[in-house]
Amino acid sequence: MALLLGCIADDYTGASDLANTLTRNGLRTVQTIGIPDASLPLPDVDAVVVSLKIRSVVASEAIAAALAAEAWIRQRGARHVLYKICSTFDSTDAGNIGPVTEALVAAAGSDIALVTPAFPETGRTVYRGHLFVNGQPLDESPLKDHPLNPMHDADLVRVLQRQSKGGVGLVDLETIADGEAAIAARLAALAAEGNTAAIADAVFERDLVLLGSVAARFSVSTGASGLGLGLARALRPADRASATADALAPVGGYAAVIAGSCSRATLEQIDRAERSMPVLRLDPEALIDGETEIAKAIAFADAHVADGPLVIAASAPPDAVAALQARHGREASGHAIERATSAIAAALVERGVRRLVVAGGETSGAAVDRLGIPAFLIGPEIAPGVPVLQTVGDAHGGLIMALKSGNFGGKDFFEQALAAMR
Ligand SMILES: Nc1ncnc2c1ncn2[C@@H]1O[C@H](COP(=O)(O)OP(=O)(O)OP(=O)(O)O)[C@@H](O)[C@H]1O
Ligand SMILES: O=C(O)[C@@H](O)C(=O)CO
Repeated sequence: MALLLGCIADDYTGASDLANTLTRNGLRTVQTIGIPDASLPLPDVDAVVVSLKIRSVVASEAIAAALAAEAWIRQRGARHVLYKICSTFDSTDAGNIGPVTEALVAAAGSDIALVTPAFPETGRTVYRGHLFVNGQPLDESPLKDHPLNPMHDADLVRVLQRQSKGGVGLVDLETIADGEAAIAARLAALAAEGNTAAIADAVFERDLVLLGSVAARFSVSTGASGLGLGLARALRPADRASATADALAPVGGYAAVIAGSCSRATLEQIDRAERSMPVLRLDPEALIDGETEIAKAIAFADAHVADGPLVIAASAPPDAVAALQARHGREASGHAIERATSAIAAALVERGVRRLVVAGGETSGAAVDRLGIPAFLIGPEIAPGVPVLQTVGDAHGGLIMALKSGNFGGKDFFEQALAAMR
């Protein structure tokens, strides 16, 4: 069957967040890691989320990967492609939200894309083009200290303009309140003025429902799960007003959490987990230096994993992250730690871990690649934006995983996730 919606996600946790939203809003969805091999047995679905790892790579590489995914998706009949970005607009002046959006718009022969990272369920709202995270302007929120993409400007029209060749306009909340025809007219006017993107305000779910209906008439849009909700409502078959994810077959085995996110939410979750399970806090400097710290993590797992879930974390607070980056460079330290956390994830699976939570987008991407997982089925939601996942076609006999975006989940997220993963 032709796809009703094709999505390209700029990281793997964001992809599972979107796949969760699409599933809960009536589209049967599968998450693939990259463009799937033709031999991979995928279920019959309405939507595919192709997960890429292009949030923090050079723009030309991100564009090439996104265009390849777009071509694959269009061959499967999808008339609309959603480029899934982070609800906190993680990017730099070099990209990649602007360059990828413009490349997708051009590839589709379209003229403009509606862009909104709003996701009210997780506290992300956009008003007058300014992004608020749990009520705080983006540049005053914990995202100002993000290890890879520190966000210092809440005005998304300005942020996206710095990354774009064409103009960037605004569809404001008043226009959205006037309904679909007003939104469509505003987009047409912005396109006629030479804009290639339009940031759309959205504060409530109803705004995203209207935006989704209008966006679905175009070939490409860019946004977070909130826009996914709007598109799913617009595109789902009439008899599927709501849907719940399928229950996933239990896998048993040991359980563990690997954390590489340094977000405030993840740091609080690690603190909280200390009350109920063994937690190893790795020494980031030693992780960069070599194998000894990885061996320490594996010895820790050997000592505890048979007794119940455990947590292994590289995560550190902003001052410690800044100090490490000053010594080793931002990208070099991030990548070295991702290599280490993914090696630890692989060692845990070799030791019989079958239920694995990974916290952090880049951290999850590195771990999923290292484990060679080609795709995920979407299970029940653990917390907004985080579903239980079941691997498809991997060499480990099937794993149950959760890929937690750094900022998602309440303080007891790890306990909650492990209870939901059987
Ligand atoms: N102690 C540390 N010092 C410096 N960098 C670290 C440390 N621990 C982890 N990192 C790096 O910080 C980055 C965290 O990014 P990641 O995407 O995993 O988390 P996040 O940004 O909080 O999550 P998301 O992208 O889902 O919002 C990774 O590159 C990770 O390797
Ligand atoms: O949209 C979000 O906030 C998440 O899905 C994500 O992409 C964080 O990496």
